[in-house]
Amino acid sequence: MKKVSVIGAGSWGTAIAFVLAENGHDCLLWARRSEQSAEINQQHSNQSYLPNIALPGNLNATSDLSVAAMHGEIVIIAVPTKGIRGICVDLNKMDISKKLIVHVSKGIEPDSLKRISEMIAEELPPSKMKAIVALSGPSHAEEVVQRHPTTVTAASADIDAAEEVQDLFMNNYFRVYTNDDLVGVEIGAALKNVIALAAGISDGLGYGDNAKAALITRGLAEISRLGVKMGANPLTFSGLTGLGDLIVTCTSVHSRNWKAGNMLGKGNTLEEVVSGMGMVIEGVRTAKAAHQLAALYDVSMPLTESLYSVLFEDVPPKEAVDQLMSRMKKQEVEDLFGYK
Ligand SMILES: NC(=O)C1=CN([C@@H]2O[C@H](COP(=O)(O)OP(=O)(O)OC[C@H]3O[C@@H](n4cnc5c(N)ncnc54)[C@H](OP(=O)(O)O)[C@@H]3O)[C@@H](O)[C@H]2O)C=CC1
Ligand SMILES: O=C(CO)COP(=O)(O)O
Repeated sequence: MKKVSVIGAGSWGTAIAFVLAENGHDCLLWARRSEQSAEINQQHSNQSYLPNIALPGNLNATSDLSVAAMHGEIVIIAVPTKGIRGICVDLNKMDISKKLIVHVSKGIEPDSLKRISEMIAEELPPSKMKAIVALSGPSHAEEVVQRHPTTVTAASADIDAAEEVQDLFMNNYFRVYTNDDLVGVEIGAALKNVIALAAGISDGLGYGDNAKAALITRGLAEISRLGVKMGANPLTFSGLTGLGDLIVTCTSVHSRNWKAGNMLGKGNTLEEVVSGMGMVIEGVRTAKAAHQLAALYDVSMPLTESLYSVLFEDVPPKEAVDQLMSRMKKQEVEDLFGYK
């Protein structure tokens, strides 16, 4: 039994804490609103994020970040990408040392173009943390709390730390693999959200399975193209955190990024979509970062660029699709492995 803190009581933080508590760990969940921590402690529920789900009786919550930070030998950060730095700045003010930091977020910071683990490493000195692990893969909170079989990957440059996280979570419905390719895992996780927005738009426009399959496969091609230039292992992109997460997020009724894209495809404005969702749509902010990364690394990312033009340059979705389909002809398979 380990002492674990989960920072962030949205859909995913709560689902992660659910698994840990069911595994018998002493898990403390931090919610930034005290009424939410009270609901978790007294009613064993989190109706705003996971309605009608009974949380384990041994799962406790607090709205005091310092109490949460001190509690766990392992601290899991589960807030949207835009909240990562703020949480780390606050954690750094606390009297903690050598915690194993795990993050479960999926995004890239615009302008700085930092991955999540890079942001954490910039804000938390080595005295406060012993290693960083990213836990990622095709995993909707709504299915995890129904104990539906789910597979994810614990990624870290420190493979012992990744294995510690693997052991923490493994049970008969939550299976964890390890990978030492932190760059590939974090890039796949972040950029699948951009493609999910495009998949939602495609469905919203009334296009079918052919278009969806094209978005997933050509999306994977451009994510891999960028990731490899950034130093990732190309094989990571055919794994759970690449292809696996693309499939789940582009096809699931639970996907927030897909839902947001679907509303855009049906004619809603970005403002309407963002204000109506009530949960984070990571792909919108990451689309900006991906657009900047494509320029920085001089990588062709036509789907990402097309989505960017719809989100931020007022290009109508139908026109963006027409532009994509009429690009110059090209060969399908690329040499990412150095074969030729
Ligand atoms: N939902 C899922 O199935 C999965 C999500 N993820 C990733 O996990 C991360 C979190 O997503 P998810 O839980 O779904 O998001 P939600 O929108 O469901 O919840 C976000 C949580 O973070 C809190 N929060 C929001 N902004 C900040 C901030 N600036 N500082 C501190 N806390 C903040 C919210 O508090 P409040 O309620 O007070 O607003 C809420 O508790 C995302 O990166 C997402 O991509 C990964 C895998 C699966
Ligand atoms: O990353 C996720 C599932 O793996 C959750 O994001 P979406 O809700 O956009 O699919």
